[in-house]
Parts: sequence; structure tokens; C-alpha cells
Amino acid sequence: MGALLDVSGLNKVYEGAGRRVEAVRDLTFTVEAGELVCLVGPSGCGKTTLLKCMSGLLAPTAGRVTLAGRVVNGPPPGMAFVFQEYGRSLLPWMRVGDNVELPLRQKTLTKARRRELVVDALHSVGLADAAGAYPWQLSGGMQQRVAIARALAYEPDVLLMDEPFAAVDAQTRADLEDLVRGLWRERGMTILFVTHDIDEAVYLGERVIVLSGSPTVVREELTIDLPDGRDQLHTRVAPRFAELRTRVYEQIQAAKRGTPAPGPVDRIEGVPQDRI
Ligand SMILES: Nc1ncnc2c1ncn2[C@@H]1O[C@H](COP(=O)(O)OP(=O)(O)OP(=O)(O)O)[C@@H](O)[C@H]1O
Repeated sequence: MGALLDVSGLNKVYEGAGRRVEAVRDLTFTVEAGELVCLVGPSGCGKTTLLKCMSGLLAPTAGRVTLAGRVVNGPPPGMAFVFQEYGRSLLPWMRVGDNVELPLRQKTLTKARRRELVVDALHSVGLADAAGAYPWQLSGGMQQRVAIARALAYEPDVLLMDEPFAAVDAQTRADLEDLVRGLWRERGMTILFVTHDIDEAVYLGERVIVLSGSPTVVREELTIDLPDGRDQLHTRVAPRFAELRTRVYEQIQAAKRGTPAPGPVDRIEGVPQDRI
């Protein structure tokens, strides 16, 4: 069987108002079922454009995305998203429980089953008591947890996350990173996590895909061979973590300068032997 997600020759050009922007030039990569992959690239390199094409919200100019062998040409049923701006993704007039339940109404589930999924998802993100609150009564980090719970309740095969922690403080961000890794390990979901934060990409991912500057291509793919059980205190000070983040940092800097990407051997093997 092929990869769960397959992005092949993806190109996206925005045209209009006398302006032509080639946001994504030629992107090809795959994500296997059950993987946690981080995509990292310089600001403005087309990460959001890529996710919109992957989620069927935007039609690519060329190339295609397939999910479980089916071409994505509209939001696929097995996919859920968590966006950066939690403030805009939750409906302020609905209580937290109703916000989490909203996407479930598209599914043919009984009311009791929907309630069960909502309770379970809120429990998973540590907000079991918040179902009756309104989003605006919660902190930013709690609102982002609600957005994660809403995605979880949907029981997606694939979770796409677009810089989901960019707007929260550092301490909350660390907690949310651990929450995502914990949920990934518990639930065996496939997660594609987009970030411009190199440390976050290396800490979270089993694999990191480094994107070039716009128009975007895949610059390098690195296997993150850190232990499975990661924690904020020890993982981030491990020598291997420093090596991997240095490698990604160098690639991003080179991407900004427009230096050609490394050859195919680097891309397959990850960190070259002389760096280990
Ligand atoms: N709707 C649009 N119309 C025209 N150009 C657009 C549109 N959306 C994005 N772009 C352009 O496409 C390029 C990539 O934008 P995109 O938002 O995908 O990048 P990004 O990597 O997510 O950015 P950031 O890291 O700043 O969030 C930019 O040059 C942007 O100006």
C-alpha cells in the first residue's frame, strides 16, 4: 500500500489584481499512516498555501494531493485542522462543548455518541470542566486546547496543524507541544504539523521536512532519531537535539540565501555522517 498522504508535483500560483505570485513551485513528499511529520520553512515560504491545498480548501495550479489513494479536491472526511488563530476558529456565541460538537453534526452519529466524543476529547486536553464555558472566558492556551479537542472529537485519520501555538506564551506552548505528542502516541493519528520554529519542529517530529524560501520546494528531509519519550527538560539539552536543530537551522539559512539544496544522499540519510 502507498503512503497515506501523497503530495506530488504540487504547484500553486496566485493570480489577480495585476499580481502573479508563485507561492509553491514543485512540492513532492509523502506521509505514512501514523507518522508525526513537521514541516518547517522560512516565513512566507508557502506553508499555509500548501496546507490549504492539502485540505482541499484551495485548488492547486498543478500537481495533486491524494489521501489514502483518493485525489483531494475538497475537504476530505478523514481530515481535521487546527489553525494558528484560535480566536477566529471558535464560535464565541457557542459554549465550549457545542464548539467541539459542531463538526460532528456532519457525521451520522446519535446525540449520545456525539456527547461521548465531546466529553472524551475535552478530557484528553485537560478541559473536562470547561464544556459549559464560552471561549472568551478561557485563556488563549485553553482556547487552543478547545480547538485541538474539536479536531480530536472528529476522530480524524489525519490532523493538519498550521502553526497552532504561534500565538501563545512560551510556557503554554511547551505544555501544548507535550499534549500533541502525548495524543499522537495514545491515538496513533497521522499528524502534519507546520511551524517556522526550528526547535519545535525537532522536538515534536519523527521526521522534519525543510522547505525552501518561496517559491517553495522540499529542501531536505531529516529523520529525527531522538528517543520516543521526549520531555522539555532533557530532550532539549541532549547533544543529538542540538545537532539536529543546527542542521535544520543551516538549511533554513541556506534557503533564505537561495543556496542550492543538498544532494539526494543527504535527503535520504538525514544528517550526514560527519556531523553525527
Ligand atoms: N490569497 C493570496 N493571494 C495572493 N498571494 C497570496 C495569497 N495567499 C498567500 N499569498 C502569497 O503566497 C506566498 C506564500 O504565502 P503563505 O501564507 O502560504 O506562506 P507561509 O509560509 O504560511 O507564511 P508565514 O510563515 O508568514 O505564515 C506569499 O508571498 C504570499 O504573499
